[in-house]
Amino acid sequence: MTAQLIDGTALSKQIRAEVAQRAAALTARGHKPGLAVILVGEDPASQVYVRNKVKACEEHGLHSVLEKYDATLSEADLLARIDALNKDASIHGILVQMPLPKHIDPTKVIEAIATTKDVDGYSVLSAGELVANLPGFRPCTPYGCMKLIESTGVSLKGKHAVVIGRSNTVGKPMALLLLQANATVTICHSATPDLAYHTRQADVIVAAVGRRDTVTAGMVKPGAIVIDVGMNRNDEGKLCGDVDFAGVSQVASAITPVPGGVGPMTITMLLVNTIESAERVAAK
Ligand SMILES: Nc1nc(=O)c2c([nH]1)NC[C@@H]1CN(c3ccc(C(=O)N[C@@H](CCC(=O)O)C(=O)O)cc3)C=[N+]21
Repeated sequence: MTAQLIDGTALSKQIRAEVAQRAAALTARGHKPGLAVILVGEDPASQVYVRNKVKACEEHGLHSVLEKYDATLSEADLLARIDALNKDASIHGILVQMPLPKHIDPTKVIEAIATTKDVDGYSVLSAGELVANLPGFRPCTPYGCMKLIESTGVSLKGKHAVVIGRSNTVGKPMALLLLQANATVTICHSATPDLAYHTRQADVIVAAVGRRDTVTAGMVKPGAIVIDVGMNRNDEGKLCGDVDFAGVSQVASAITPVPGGVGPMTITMLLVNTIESAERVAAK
């Protein structure tokens, strides 16, 4: 391995120490930051993620509420719970874990969350704020990816960034954040005929596809920075990203691992957004 490892766990630790300080300062002023996490159904992966989110709150001085509901919960009942949390002054952030059961419309649910508490940054208004360069909550995964890139000390100004994937939660907001940082941005996706043609020109690659070995060594320009958002299982059932880590780390200058890269940063930026939300309330 020749590439520098971009350690998301270590960077998370640094940022979370600042989060804890800001949480303590808010609490001393009578504004203890609070996050509500709602989980509907028994998806095992979702159970792990929400538990990690609640644990991260507890460890850093944030108040957290975990509400778990049976998969049969009606859409109307979920919307009523969100309405109550919107009015609850002890709650500064509301996260409804995705995916939701089929009978619940995720758009309706996301749009029911007060914009001031949309710490996932998933709402149409938050997306618009990002497009318009207005202050607002940035989606946690791309926001975390930006922090990981920043941690390398390399400026994005004038660099060519290639984002693979165009989801509303990762690919699209990622491209906008890179653009805001003055990169030249290309978005590739499932209908891109020659992915390697694009990635070979990239100074920065962000892979957010959900398919392992999407990015291999021959697709990477020597010295590129590679950020791996993928969460897949290999043949041995082990967690792996979208990037062939062993191969690409021989070519790249810096690379994030899976696990221990983007994942921990997603949770860290959720804490940051929740603190930010509480600070806005405290400043009123
Ligand atoms: N409303 C909503 N907001 C989300 O932010 C959201 C969501 N729904 N649904 C699912 C995805 C996925 N997600 C992850 C967060 C942390 C890790 C994470 O910490 N991963 C660890 C490994 C964990 C493990 O071992 O399984 C790591 O990469 O090191 C992974 C995935 C948030 N999501």
